Amino acid sequence: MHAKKINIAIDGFSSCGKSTMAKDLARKLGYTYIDSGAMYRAVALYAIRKGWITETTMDEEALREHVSEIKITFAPNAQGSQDTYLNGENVEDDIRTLEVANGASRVSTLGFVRKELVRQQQEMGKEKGVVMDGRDIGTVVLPDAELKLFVTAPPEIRAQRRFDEMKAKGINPPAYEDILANVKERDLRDTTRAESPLRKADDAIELDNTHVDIEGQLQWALDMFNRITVKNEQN
Ligand SMILES: Nc1ncnc2c1ncn2[C@@H]1O[C@H](COP(=O)(O)OP(=O)(O)O)[C@@H](O)[C@H]1O
Ligand SMILES: Nc1ccn([C@@H]2O[C@H](COP(=O)(O)OP(=O)(O)O)[C@@H](O)[C@H]2O)c(=O)n1
Repeated sequence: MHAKKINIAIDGFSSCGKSTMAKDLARKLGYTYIDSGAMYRAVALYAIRKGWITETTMDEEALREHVSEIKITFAPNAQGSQDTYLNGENVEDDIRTLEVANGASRVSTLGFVRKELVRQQQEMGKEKGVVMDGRDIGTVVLPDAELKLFVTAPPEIRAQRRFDEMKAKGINPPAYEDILANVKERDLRDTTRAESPLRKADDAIELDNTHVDIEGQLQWALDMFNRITVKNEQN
């Protein structure tokens, strides 16, 4: 086991497999996994429940006034991964709907929401030994992360994976076309927004996992980790 712990940033497009890679890598290395997307989803869920977000409106001022009341935590679950908690309530299932995903994509364009969540994420990364996935981890949240990975695949592949995931969970999935539209809409908003747009960090290593399975992408990530830690130990 490598002595000195590092931080690992994994960014990428919606539903490309970055959380799966991050969770598997964290488990293999004995690192802490942080799902930054779940934090934006939890903020969106809070706002939706308050009626501050509807299909067409978003009450930014109400959200700005109350964002500091939103406490997001993670805790291990019986499946060996972790659940997301919003002010102490387990909201892991509630935050995985398309409505919340859309809400997250909208609230994530607000500077004051990003500022608050990035502050919490940076706090979580301070002690190192973290694998964090999202959109701006390698560029904004953990710019000094020793290892930065960037995962991508065509939107059709990613939508199919999300569709299959919902079916496997026993959730009656939305139509594939609706998931594809949601993926494309969020990718467009994520890459064109003014605040911390989704982009590959200059020092990130990219993987197109269209034809790489879950085991193969974990092996790739471990190879990248071993390469960087051997190099660091030689310095
Ligand atoms: N390399 C892969 N090949 C095929 N399916 C994958 C791969 N990585 C993840 N998946 C599956 O795709 C779905 C979305 O993965 P997830 O890790 O949640 O993506 P993201 O975190 O990027 O939104 C999950 O059902 C997951 O099991
Ligand atoms: N670090 C992050 C993570 C997510 N997000 C936003 O939050 C939304 C949900 O993130 P997610 O990672 O849970 O989404 P998926 O990739 O799982 O579909 C994304 O569509 C982004 O708009 C962000 O802006 N910054």
